[in-house]
Amino acid sequence: MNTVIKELVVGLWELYGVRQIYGIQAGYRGFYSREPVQLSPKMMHGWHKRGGTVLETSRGGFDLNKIVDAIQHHGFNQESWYPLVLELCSEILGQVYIIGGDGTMRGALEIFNEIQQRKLHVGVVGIPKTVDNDVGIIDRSFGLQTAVEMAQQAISAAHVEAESAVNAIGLVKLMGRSTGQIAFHATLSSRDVDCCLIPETEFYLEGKGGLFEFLEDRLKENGHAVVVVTEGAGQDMIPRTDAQKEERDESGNSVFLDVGSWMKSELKKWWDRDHPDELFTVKYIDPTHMIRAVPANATDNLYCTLLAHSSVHGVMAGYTGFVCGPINGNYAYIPLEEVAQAKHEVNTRDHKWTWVRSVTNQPDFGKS
Ligand SMILES: Nc1ncnc2c1ncn2[C@@H]1O[C@H](COP(=O)(O)OP(=O)(O)OP(=O)(O)O)[C@@H](O)[C@H]1O
Ligand SMILES: O=P(O)(O)OC[C@H]1O[C@](O)(CO)[C@@H](O)[C@@H]1O
Repeated sequence: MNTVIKELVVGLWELYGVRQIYGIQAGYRGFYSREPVQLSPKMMHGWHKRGGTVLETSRGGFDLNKIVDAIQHHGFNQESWYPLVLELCSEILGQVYIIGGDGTMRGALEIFNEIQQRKLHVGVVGIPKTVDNDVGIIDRSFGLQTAVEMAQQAISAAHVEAESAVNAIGLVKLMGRSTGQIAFHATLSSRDVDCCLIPETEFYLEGKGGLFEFLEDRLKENGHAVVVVTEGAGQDMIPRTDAQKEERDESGNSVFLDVGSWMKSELKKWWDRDHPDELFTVKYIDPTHMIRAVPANATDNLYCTLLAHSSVHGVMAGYTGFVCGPINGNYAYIPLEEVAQAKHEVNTRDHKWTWVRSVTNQPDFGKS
């Protein structure tokens, strides 16, 4: 995220002579609850080597009228700030670059439509960012590769721990609310995983073809096993109160229960029931936020730079209401409306998911 912001500023400053560039802090609420922060390449030195987001972020706080009023009030559509840009794109005088996941893109679409409704001279650009890689149409979101690299470290640690104990299961929970992209890629690349559980595939624990039967065989054969579970997987199997069913985060997303802790408990109950006198242990690793908090790796940093500069060139060329991203490796300007509606999930019926099942030999849990 920091690399994208830095490169947006560098591109605007160095390539187009723009000098009035501001950062909005704390997510959408920052438009109306915080003063914008003036940005320049000099003050952003080293941002691309920092994890998280220096401008802070938050969930919720989306008030369309307050946000667009702020854009008008702060003069993001004023003509006086862009003397050089005036000659380049007389139609689009102000610019708003909105960086975030699928929810952010839906918000960006609402902002774009309101700006069009008010006939403001403001270009709106969406830049997809989420480790979950759940933004549709584009090949991938930046951050995914970095998250997969970190996830591999957790999986490797789980494998070492499981190998080092008697009848041990290494259990790793990874990020991914609606899609198991991180777990999917980390499973294929780490090669230490015996079972990868993602939101896109149902699974069951007991009985023939279930997880327990599979793990029983693995423990007999190898003495250890590694299970990777995505935070959004198995949510419908975890008992919850009526209040928990209704709980939402500030953005309105349902709040998940901890599938990792639940699975650890279920594994222990299973073994105590079926093997009461045998040693057994579950080594549970939850690197959830760690895989998101690290600085972008080289691949993602390069991607961020290209995304940021392509976005600047697009809006300077007069485009608005678009998302910049690669489609089959070619950078494209995609209508915000298309991206805001599209989801990117693991297709469990295609060849790539078959690779996972061939690498792990895990059960198909009754779904091919
Ligand atoms: N349909 C929508 N219309 C307007 N604003 C939205 C919509 N959905 C989400 N938002 C706003 O977009 C912001 C980000 O949404 P959310 O918290 O769901 O994260 P996200 O962008 O999906 O990223 P992540 O992948 O990290 O969850 C929040 O401020 C939320 O209020
Ligand atoms: O720290 P927060 O705001 O709860 O975000 C966690 C969520 O954000 C994501 O990392 C997506 O960015 C999800 O995978 C995860 O559930």
